[in-house]
Amino acid sequence: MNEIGLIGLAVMGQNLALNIARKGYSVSVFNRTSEKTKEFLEERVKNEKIEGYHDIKSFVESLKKPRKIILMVKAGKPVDDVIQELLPYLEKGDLIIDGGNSYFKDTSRRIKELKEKGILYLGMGVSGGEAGALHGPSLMPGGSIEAYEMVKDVLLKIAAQTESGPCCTYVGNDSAGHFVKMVHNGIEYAIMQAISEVYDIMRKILKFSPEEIGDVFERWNNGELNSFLMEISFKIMRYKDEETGKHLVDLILDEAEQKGTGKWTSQTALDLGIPTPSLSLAVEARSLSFFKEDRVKLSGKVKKTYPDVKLDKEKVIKDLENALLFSVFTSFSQGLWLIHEASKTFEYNIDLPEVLRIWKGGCIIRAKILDFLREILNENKENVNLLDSDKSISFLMDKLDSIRYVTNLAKEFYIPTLVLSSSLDYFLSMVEGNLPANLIQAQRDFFGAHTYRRIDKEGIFHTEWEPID
Ligand SMILES: NC(=O)C1=CN([C@@H]2O[C@H](COP(=O)(O)OP(=O)(O)OC[C@H]3O[C@@H](n4cnc5c(N)ncnc54)[C@H](OP(=O)(O)O)[C@@H]3O)[C@@H](O)[C@H]2O)C=CC1
Ligand SMILES: O=C(CO)[C@H](O)[C@H](O)COP(=O)(O)O
Repeated sequence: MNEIGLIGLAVMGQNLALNIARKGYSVSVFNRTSEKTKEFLEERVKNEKIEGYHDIKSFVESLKKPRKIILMVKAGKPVDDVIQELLPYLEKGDLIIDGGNSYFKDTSRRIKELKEKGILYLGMGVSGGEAGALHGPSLMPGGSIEAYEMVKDVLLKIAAQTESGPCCTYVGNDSAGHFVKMVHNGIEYAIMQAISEVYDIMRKILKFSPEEIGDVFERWNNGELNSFLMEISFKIMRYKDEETGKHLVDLILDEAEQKGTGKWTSQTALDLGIPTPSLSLAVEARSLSFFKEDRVKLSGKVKKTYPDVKLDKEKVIKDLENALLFSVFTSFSQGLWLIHEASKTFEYNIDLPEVLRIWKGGCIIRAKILDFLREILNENKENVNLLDSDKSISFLMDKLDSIRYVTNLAKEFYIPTLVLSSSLDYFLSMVEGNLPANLIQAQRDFFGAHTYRRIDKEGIFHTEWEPID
């Protein structure tokens, strides 16, 4: 009898199964396409106690009761399909853990449906890609605490380990785990886009080669910007295509794909009324990139006259580093604010500093700055977007001139900077006591009698701006 079951042997499932087995647990695995199970056992399993099964019934029967089954299958309908296949063989008290990038509302529904059948369910965000899954991911489990207790020991052991503890915690009730993973991905999109914008400025304005950009990224990675995304970016810059000998990054088509988590983050932020412009514009940037044919056609129609300026390259690089730090900080600020609001609305009961702690290792958005963000939040847990602190303001004000300069420079060279600019605008909006929303209210009242409030007296007002007859 094996201790853990795992279904779905693609990139994540294979590596997670190996990770679990290497921590001393016996694992049963199953994959819809049997051939993959065979290949996995033959090619990757060495001394680990992993057994493959080719039908669901014998897979379930191979597990100790109460059964603990991790799903690492494609998000969406496949998760429901697998649950339906499992149900005839499960018993009350068994536990299913969905480790995929499931939409949090699907997870809430599944928790409810399975609870009625006596089956426990955890929605667990997993971050770290294939290397993380193998060597220690960041795990974000949510659902009932009773379900978490059943697998807590395993999860704490397989998660990435840092000086602040294992990168796994009980995130909260219901779909809290998948909600936090969704926002993690929203932040991931924003940071990836901000790095790409900085790269664009270096290659198009400073005329740096990928090799030179790699050197700058590596230098940054040794400082405040130290992070997984910075590290992979400098490695990408140096990577040569075996076939052509050219830098591979220059040969990759500039159409960024997306599987949905970033879009869901923005949609949810709009639903909850929390401003996340940098996260949303990162999604927009990916969508814009997809119109390659139109972009190429239109680029031939626009005459671009570039300014004749002599730039101090070292200064520009420093400004770019500051701009990126500014954008990373504000992206986390927006994401945390959204998690806080969701925690209130959906009664998740999420501990934000704990979320920052479990993002410190294993995951795609792990970064040195997380310690600083956690310090700010620990000083005042009500400061959910991190902005209401002298430390934050001084950190951002230090970099304000840089991000202003960089975004202006980019515009002079016709370079879009959706995330960098929106990070700046987010901050400027948040520190502006007098926005032009008064005019919007007046316009709404003018055309739709929507009413407005005044600054000089209490109440709700409507004005007949002009006669309508
Ligand atoms: N790749 C990554 O970096 C990360 C992925 N994730 C998430 O983890 C999950 C697994 O990701 P990944 O390993 O990339 O694999 P994929 O998302 O590509 O999913 C492939 C797996 O899903 C199975 N599958 C697809 N449809 C069905 C179905 N209808 N019934 C049963 N099984 C089905 C496939 O089986 P078959 O072989 O038969 O096709 C295969 O095992 C996803 O939710 C993903 O979003 C999370 C973090 C990082
Ligand atoms: O969850 C992940 C990383 O954290 C997955 O790699 C996910 O697929 C990334 O999202 P997208 O494919 O939309 O870029």
